[in-house]
Amino acid sequence: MSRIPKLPVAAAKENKPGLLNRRPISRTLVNGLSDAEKKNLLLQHTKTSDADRKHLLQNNSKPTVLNGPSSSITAARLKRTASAPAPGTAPAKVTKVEKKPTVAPKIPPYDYKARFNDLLEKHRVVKNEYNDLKDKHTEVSDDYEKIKESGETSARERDMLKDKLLNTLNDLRERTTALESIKLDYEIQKRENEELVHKTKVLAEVTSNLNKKTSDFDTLEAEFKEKTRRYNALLAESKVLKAQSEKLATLSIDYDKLTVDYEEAKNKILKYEADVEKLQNILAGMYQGQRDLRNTIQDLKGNIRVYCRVRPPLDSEMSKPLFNLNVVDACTIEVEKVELNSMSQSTRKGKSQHTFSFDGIFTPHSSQETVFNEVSNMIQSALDGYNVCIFAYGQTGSGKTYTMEGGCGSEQYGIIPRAFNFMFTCMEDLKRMGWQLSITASFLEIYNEVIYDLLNSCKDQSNHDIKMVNSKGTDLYVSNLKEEEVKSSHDFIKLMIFAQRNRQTAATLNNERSSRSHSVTQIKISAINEKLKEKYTSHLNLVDLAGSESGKTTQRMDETKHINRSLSELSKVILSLQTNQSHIPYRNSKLTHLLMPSLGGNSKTLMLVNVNQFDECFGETLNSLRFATKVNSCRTVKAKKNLTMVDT
Ligand SMILES: Nc1ncnc2c1ncn2[C@@H]1O[C@H](COP(=O)(O)OP(=O)(O)OP(=O)(O)O)[C@@H](O)[C@H]1O
Repeated sequence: MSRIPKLPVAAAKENKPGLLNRRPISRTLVNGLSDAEKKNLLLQHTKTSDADRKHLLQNNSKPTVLNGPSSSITAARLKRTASAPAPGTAPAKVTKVEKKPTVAPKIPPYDYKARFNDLLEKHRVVKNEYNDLKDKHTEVSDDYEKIKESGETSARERDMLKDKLLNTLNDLRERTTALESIKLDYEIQKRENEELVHKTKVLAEVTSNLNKKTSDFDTLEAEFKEKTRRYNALLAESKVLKAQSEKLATLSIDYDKLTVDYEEAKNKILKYEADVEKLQNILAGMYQGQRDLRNTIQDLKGNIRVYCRVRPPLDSEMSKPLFNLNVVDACTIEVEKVELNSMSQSTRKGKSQHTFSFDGIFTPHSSQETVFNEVSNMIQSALDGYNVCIFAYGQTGSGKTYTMEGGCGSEQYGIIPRAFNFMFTCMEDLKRMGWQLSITASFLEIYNEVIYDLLNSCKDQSNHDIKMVNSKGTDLYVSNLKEEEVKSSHDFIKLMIFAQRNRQTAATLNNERSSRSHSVTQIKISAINEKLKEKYTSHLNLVDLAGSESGKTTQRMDETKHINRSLSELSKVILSLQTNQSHIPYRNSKLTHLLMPSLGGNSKTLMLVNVNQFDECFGETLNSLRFATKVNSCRTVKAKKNLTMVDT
């Protein structure tokens, strides 16, 4: 009988891993492994189990006794099974035994010899098989030794691996513990972080609330300050009030007395007011009467009034010889010139003496105020609703412009600016009587029979024509002429200066033009009285005529022609009016046409003839005085007021 190694038992004795000796892998140990490590360990365990199982099968299935050919077949089969390589191990070296099936002839029982031979043969076969098996056993033993050796190596490696695994597991456990600790720390920190975030949010809310409250506090503080200020002010006021109330208490006694006095005074005032109204009505009646009286006197005096004004020599003219001029009385003037012999200047040739009578004489000493006082009745008439024309006539340099416009300073003011001061003063009285007045002014110049608007600085002014306001032809206007409303004397002075400048500019362009043109200041007065239901419009023309002397140069001749023509037409108109002609030639010159409403029957005219006393001007002075006498002799029909009733 061959010795069959019992590997599992030996392995068990040696405490080597095997089927019987295998301990289950520690659950705790496995739990510490990753999934991949667990899978690998299980595979290894399974493989080892399979190898053990085969080993056991190989050892336990081997028959201990072999009987006959069936036993040898079984042994051969076992041998084949044993020699088959275990999965995962190197295949064992297998010796193939070729066996031919033999059919043994049946030996009779009596044939002992044959039977002995057969047994011998069988013995030989078995012996051979035994030898084979013995060889095989040796081989298997060798293999076993080798396998045992490799098993031991494997066991050592496994132990090492086990140790390693244990170490790894320990390490893993430590790391897991550390990880758990880290996780715990992380959780704590996470929780702390969340708390921190929450606290930050809360802090932001608190900060926002704090800001709002700070702002509210600021507002409240400002309000508090303001209220404190007001309180202090009120406190001060209350102190004052307290003092005043104390005074008031004293005063209230006086007040009671005063109330009685007041009632008495009130009754008196009411009485006075009634008296004032009565007086105002009387005054209005008197004003009306005075107005009527004034105009009646003027009518009686005549509606063409002529005054003569003698200009004093200027400082620069003191050396000039003068003719004799005697003011006989307030209305008479006497001019006298001694004619000297041309051969001998010391002998007298003859005497030229002339006496002229006018409505008034203004001597060289008469002031601007004196002149205006005499003229102011005419301005008053214009305010009363009459058409009025005041013109200054005389040779160049005789003082026409000075009389009409005046010089610098209010004392030197001439008729035109004074007329405005006067009108605005009278307007106050008229307002009290219920009259509302509006005044417009325009300034024009007639030069060489062309009309120029002095309120318009434009050079081309050929578009001004004299036109009729209505079909009756009693009222005229100049087309495209600028009219400015005047609300005060100051307004008017500004306008007048503007017009004077425009006239001077034209005069500079055309030498001495101002002396050779007629300057007309047109004033329109519109008045309405709602109480009396009356209204009127009147015109006041203030004219500074061109110098009346004859010209000496060609240009002057041309101008003189126009001037003489217009002045002669003026003279003709006045003469026609004097002789009550049916046709008055107003339209023959721009000047007479323009002055038609002021010269005609329904108007008042005042002429100021200005003269020089210079010897050299004697002839021109005589001409002027003769012309003025002619005008003075005119007696126009009674002037009529332009009064109409207000449409209700
Ligand atoms: N009554 C007067 N008192 C003082 N100075 C006067 C008087 N009249 C005129 N003059 C002065 O005499 C000068 C000539 O007067 P003004 O220019 O008024 O004459 P005019 O007749 O208007 O001349 P022109 O026809 O050239 O306009 C001016 O310097 C003016 O100031």
